[in-house]
Amino acid sequence: KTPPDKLSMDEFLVDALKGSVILGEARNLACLVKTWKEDGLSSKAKPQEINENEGVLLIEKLKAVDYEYREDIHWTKFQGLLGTGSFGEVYKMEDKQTGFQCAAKKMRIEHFREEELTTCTGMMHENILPLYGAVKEGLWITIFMKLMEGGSLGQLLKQSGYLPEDRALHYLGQALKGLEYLHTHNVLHGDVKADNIVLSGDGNHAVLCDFGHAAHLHPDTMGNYLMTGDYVPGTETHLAPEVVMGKRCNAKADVWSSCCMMLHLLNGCHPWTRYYNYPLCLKIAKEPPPLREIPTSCHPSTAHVIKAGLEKEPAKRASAAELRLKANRALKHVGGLKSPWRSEYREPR
Ligand SMILES: CN1C=C[C@@](O)(C#Cc2ccnc(-n3nc(C(N)=O)c4cc(F)ccc43)c2)C1=O
Repeated sequence: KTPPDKLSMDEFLVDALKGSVILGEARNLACLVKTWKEDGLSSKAKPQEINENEGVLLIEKLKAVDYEYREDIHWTKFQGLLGTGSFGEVYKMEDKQTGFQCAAKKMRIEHFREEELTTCTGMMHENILPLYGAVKEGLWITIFMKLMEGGSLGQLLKQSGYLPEDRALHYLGQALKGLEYLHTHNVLHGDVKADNIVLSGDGNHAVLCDFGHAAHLHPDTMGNYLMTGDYVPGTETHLAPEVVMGKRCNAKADVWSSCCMMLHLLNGCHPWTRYYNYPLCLKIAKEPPPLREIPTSCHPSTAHVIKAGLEKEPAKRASAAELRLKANRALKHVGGLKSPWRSEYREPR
């Protein structure tokens, strides 16, 4: 055990945090989560850790009591799932002391990737889901986040069949704003899709969520990231060609996925699936981009957005910032956001 005077500040903080739940800052949480994977692997050996409770809460409305924050004692889940994220279930929860309600994603420690938290701690943007904290209780990790009453875009799509062009462009533009922010901070989201966009109560404000596939991009290697090690690929129909070919990839992989999501919003079905059977990886690598899936009814500017985001060559593909400008221009060309957010069901195309 390193003597305290030899620890770095972060290691010192983690040493102090172990075994407690405190109200703290994003960087405290980022340090602590790095120890959870090791605990997950080794805790089978140490039964006393089975009931250990530690973590960092980032807002005052979530109140630890005597350095503990335990399910059913200090907070409680509402019945029924809000949704399922990568390797976890998402519930509405309530703090028993303050009555504050938010969303909570609960998962086994074996499925926890530290990047889910290290990539979103400290992220503050109107199109990124705010993180409220995370605690470990035995072999379970619970991540707290802002509750979005409008549910997910994936759920809206299931209820609507497919979305009108103006609404699809509106959500694509907001997702691209969130991606632009993440990419500026050298973070790859890794699983951009309708299920990972959640909506405000009026359906007009969309935020990106689920950092379970996220990765830190290292600017020195031109931000190119090798999807290896514990990387878990995102949704197959939305994977970029460079990802399915196991090449080094960068933020442009999220841009490709955002346009696969756009096709899903406009058609009501995932790209590739109407023309090919699984596994799709070989088709995504070999075939031209799925531009034939752009509805013929779309405005030329909308088709231009999707073409710019579905360039197979990452270097030729538009960046999130460039594509956002194109999406906003296309939204103007189709007359702006006019369609209501919930409307009669449209049979998928
Ligand atoms: C900041 N942060 C922390 C954890 C995180 O990686 C996640 C997630 C995730 C995954 C899938 N689904 C939802 N999800 N969240 C809500 C909500 N907040 O209200 C929600 C509501 C639904 F109706 C369906 C799924 C939902 C949230 C992340 O991004």
